[in-house]
Amino acid sequence: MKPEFIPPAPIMTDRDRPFDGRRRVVIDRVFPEIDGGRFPVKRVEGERMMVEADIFTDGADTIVAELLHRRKGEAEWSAVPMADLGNDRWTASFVVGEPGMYEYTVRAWVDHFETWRKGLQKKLDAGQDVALDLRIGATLVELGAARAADEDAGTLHHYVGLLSVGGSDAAVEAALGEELLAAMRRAPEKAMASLYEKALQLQCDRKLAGFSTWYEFFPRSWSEEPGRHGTFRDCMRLLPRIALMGFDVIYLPPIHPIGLAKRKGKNNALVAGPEDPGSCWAIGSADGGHTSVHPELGTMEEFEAFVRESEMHGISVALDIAFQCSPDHPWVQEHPQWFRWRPDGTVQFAENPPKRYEDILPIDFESADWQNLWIALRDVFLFWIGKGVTVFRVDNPHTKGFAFWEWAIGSIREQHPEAMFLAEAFTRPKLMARLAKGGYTHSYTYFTWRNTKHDLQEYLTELTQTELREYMRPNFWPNTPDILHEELQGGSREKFIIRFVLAATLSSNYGMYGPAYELCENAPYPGKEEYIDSEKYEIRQWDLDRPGNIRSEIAMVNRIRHNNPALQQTNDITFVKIDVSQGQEHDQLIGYVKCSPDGANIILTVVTLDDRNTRGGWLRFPLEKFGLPHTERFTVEDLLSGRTFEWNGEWNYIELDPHRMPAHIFRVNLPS
Ligand SMILES: O=P(O)(O)O[C@H]1O[C@H](CO)[C@@H](O[C@H]2O[C@H](CO)[C@@H](O)[C@H](O)[C@H]2O)[C@H](O)[C@H]1O
Repeated sequence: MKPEFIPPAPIMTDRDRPFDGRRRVVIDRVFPEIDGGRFPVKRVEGERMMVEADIFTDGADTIVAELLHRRKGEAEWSAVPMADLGNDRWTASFVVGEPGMYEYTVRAWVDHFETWRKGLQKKLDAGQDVALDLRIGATLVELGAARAADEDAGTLHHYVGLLSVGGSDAAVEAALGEELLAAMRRAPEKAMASLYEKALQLQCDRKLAGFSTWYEFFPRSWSEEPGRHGTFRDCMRLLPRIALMGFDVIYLPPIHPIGLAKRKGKNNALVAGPEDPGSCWAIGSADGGHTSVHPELGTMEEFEAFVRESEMHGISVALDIAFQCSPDHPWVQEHPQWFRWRPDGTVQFAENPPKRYEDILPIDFESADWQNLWIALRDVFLFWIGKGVTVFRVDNPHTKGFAFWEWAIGSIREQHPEAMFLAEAFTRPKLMARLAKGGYTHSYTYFTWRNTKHDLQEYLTELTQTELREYMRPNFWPNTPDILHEELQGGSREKFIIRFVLAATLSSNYGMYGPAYELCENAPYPGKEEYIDSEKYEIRQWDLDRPGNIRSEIAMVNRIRHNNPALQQTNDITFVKIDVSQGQEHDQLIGYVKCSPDGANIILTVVTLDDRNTRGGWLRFPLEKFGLPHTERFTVEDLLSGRTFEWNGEWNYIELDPHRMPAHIFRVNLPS
């Protein structure tokens, strides 16, 4: 079988039907629609999908519009009546079902009966003669009877008789009665309905895609005997601890055999010592490639047992899939055509400029054998899905073909709509966006580098208030094994809590490189944004109970996230005004309100960006957002300290001492 890349085609549209000039309704500016319908919007199961469109016709005829939706592949549409918002803008919504692909579009038509009925009422109000109008109405009802089901057909024929008589009071009463209207609505005249010119697509992901809490660690470091390589069995003992802290995804860096050729040593040294385990991203050795496990971690059966044990703790295991090869990878011998050979018989090592990955060979996505290559790569995911893994973090996807990802993710999700893919693409915005459009469930972001109040507000506004919100799900990470941001280099415990609280409350999906973050590891490799003595190149021993750890703070905030639906979504966020004094914006205190979709849960988070000094300011709570007067009295309960405050009107004083707790997470109790 060869992969054939067929871009998704519109299925049922006015473009595909013979032109009929009697279809008079115009359907325009349907929202959401990504790139003219080329890419799907994303929602999670159980989420409400709102759709809007401009819908109008010439003249003043009455229009009926409906939103159509169905699971991809189904023959029948479900229809939801659309409501007129005014100014010819219409809306409707539906709740998305199980994970998979869906389609939606809009249909609308002129309702001649309702147009006639309204006209009749107006003429009666103006005292005009309506005898002829009633006979016209009889004709419309007769047409309705021909369309109607048996039971309604009888009723409608009865009305035809009443209306045909002309201008009696009984005929007028019958014409305007609810029974006739209801029966006519059950027999709509859709023959000349306009269909929006495209069937748009919706990718529905499992609930975990909307709200998830990730913990990354290197299995190599978890043996109980110093110096011995950690195994999957060793890692089992971490599970209760990680679950208790409130994480539901464990992300493991690559678990495959590690090459010997060009193996890296401690601190990214180009030559490894005899005991150095090498970078786990240097995939492949005589022990196998992307579908094998590194023998020092254990057997495949032990890995599967680890996945099962994790599930028992409510945790999904995410695997790192990095499409690159150590020179020792079996594919280098078996499929040399998948690599770009230079005249001297070598392959240029991989790079993500300015980073150099001297121990790996990139795969050539322009290989003449690209179809077999695509299948082999796609099958790596399918292999691990067969082992119980459905969540993947994909390494540097922006250095592989976009068409490949769209095809591979689409093809995997056809069989496994529960599969999730996190794009590790710290790259240019348009490339990140394109990966998300192509099916990636989650995207790493620039959060790590957004540190000031202004930058955070601007970035969140871009992610949540532009079209990006429709297809790109941010996943916020304050650190990764590759990134110890300069804010955290030598950073205080308070600073670590600040960045963590921001990640966990700004985004419903967040993660951390766990052991290093819990322990506030802050020592960089000199002159780099990297950790010194990184686990990427060596086995570490972690004492997770070390004084100064922030485990209890992490557990508390995760518990708050778990108990408050407002924090389980990202896009409904409103930044609040905080002033030092009247009219002077505070640059160290940042605050934002989030609401649950049903509006019942309101969370106001306030974080100080100053990890040293106590900061106070006047916060304006946006009561108008909730339809309340600016003088309203209400209470806020700080879920971190347990204290409740009475607030009197929209402006209230707040103060944060970072040494006690650099944040408030208030549950806001407004009068109903
Ligand atoms: O390029 P990124 O900064 O996005 O980092 C990701 O990909 C890197 C290449 O896979 C990976 O780098 C690590 O593995 C390399 C291959 O073994 C090695 O040469 C690098 O020194 C090492 O940092 C990085 O960890 C990953 O997150």
